[in-house]
Amino acid sequence: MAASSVFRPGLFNHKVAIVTGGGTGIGKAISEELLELGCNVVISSRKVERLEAAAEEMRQKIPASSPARVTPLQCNIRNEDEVKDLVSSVLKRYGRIDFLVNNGGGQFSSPAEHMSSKGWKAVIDTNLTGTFHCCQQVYAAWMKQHGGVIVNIIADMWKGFPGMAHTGAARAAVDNLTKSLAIEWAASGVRVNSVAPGTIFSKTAMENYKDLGPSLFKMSISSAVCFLLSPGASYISGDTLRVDAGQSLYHSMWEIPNHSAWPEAPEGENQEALKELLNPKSKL
Ligand SMILES: CCCCC/C=C/C(=O)SCCNC(=O)CCNC(=O)[C@H](O)C(C)(C)COP(=O)(O)OP(=O)(O)OC[C@H]1O[C@@H](n2cnc3c(N)ncnc32)[C@H](O)[C@@H]1OP(=O)(O)O
Ligand SMILES: NC(=O)C1=CN([C@@H]2O[C@H](COP(=O)(O)OP(=O)(O)OC[C@H]3O[C@@H](n4cnc5c(N)ncnc54)[C@H](OP(=O)(O)O)[C@@H]3O)[C@@H](O)[C@H]2O)C=CC1
Repeated sequence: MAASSVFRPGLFNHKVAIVTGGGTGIGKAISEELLELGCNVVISSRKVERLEAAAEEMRQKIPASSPARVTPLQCNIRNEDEVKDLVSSVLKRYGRIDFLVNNGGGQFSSPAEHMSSKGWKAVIDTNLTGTFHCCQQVYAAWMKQHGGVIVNIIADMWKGFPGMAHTGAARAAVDNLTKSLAIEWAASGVRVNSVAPGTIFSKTAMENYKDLGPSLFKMSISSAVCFLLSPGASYISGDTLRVDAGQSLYHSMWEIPNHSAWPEAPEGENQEALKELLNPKSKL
């Protein structure tokens, strides 16, 4: 495995992680970095063939001297029974669950006025309820007695998420869930944090970093996740780390178009002043 992690090799030797959505994109980058650090990783999602192919690709990169193993297990996080089965399979196979990374998720873009109730529910079920199922089952079956670390991947929804209102609402809810669980489960030695990535692909990133662009940004997220899972973050819980190069502070994809749907100004001198401001010629 090419050494790309900034962390000490062997940092997570003999630990066990579940990474939902671990076979593609950001989840795959997280899984690969965990494996590089010696962790046993269970990658899980709905499409089993794609998961198995990803696991095989990851196996090829694990050096023979490493204790790390990767296991693909199918699970739809929207289904509570499937999540229960996933957790019990992991415990049967590895005997422990140190880390849970809730990365599985997704949405479609649509103006809120056109979202069907079914579409809204599909996105809330995936991103909010799915994350809750995984946290709850892992806690009940292992972390309540033995402690552990949970990281939830959310999104840059701090200014709302126009065009994807369902996912904005679900991710904001996970940000809040992170705080509640961090407090409820602190006495069990469980830390819960979130990572909010900015947009991973961008034209500028591609221009600046050529072929490295997308993978570089995925790696920066996986390193942030590994940090939160590590003893270096042992005093951090209930927090959300933005990994977005400041994007959430300055960037907005949406503007409100010019319109005249303002509320009427109250009668009096302010209304006169407003009229003049909007139409300076009116006084002439
Ligand atoms: C602008 C940049 C910011 C980027 C920030 C975030 C980036 C990312 O998250 S990256 C990518 C993550 N991947 C995805 O989001 C793609 C996966 N998306 C999905 O799988 C679906 O959108 C899903 C989350 C709704 C899950 O779908 P599934 O469980 O497979 O359910 P269905 O496909 O049966 O759909 C149920 C229901 O949802 C509505 N719907 C689904 N897709 C669309 C669509 N493209 N447009 C409008 N509505 C959609 C629809 O009502 C579906 O029901 P039916 O009409 O009966 O099919
Ligand atoms: N890329 C970006 O710019 C950003 C991404 N994010 C979030 O980061 C996470 C990873 O995104 P990214 O890697 O880019 O996208 P991907 O589409 O590659 O990853 C989404 C993963 O989630 C899995 N998944 C989706 N629904 C379910 C489900 N019901 N049960 C189990 N697994 C599921 C998918 O696998 P399968 O289809 O096999 O189930 C897939 O592996 C997502 O939550 C995404 O919304 C947030 C902000 C920005």
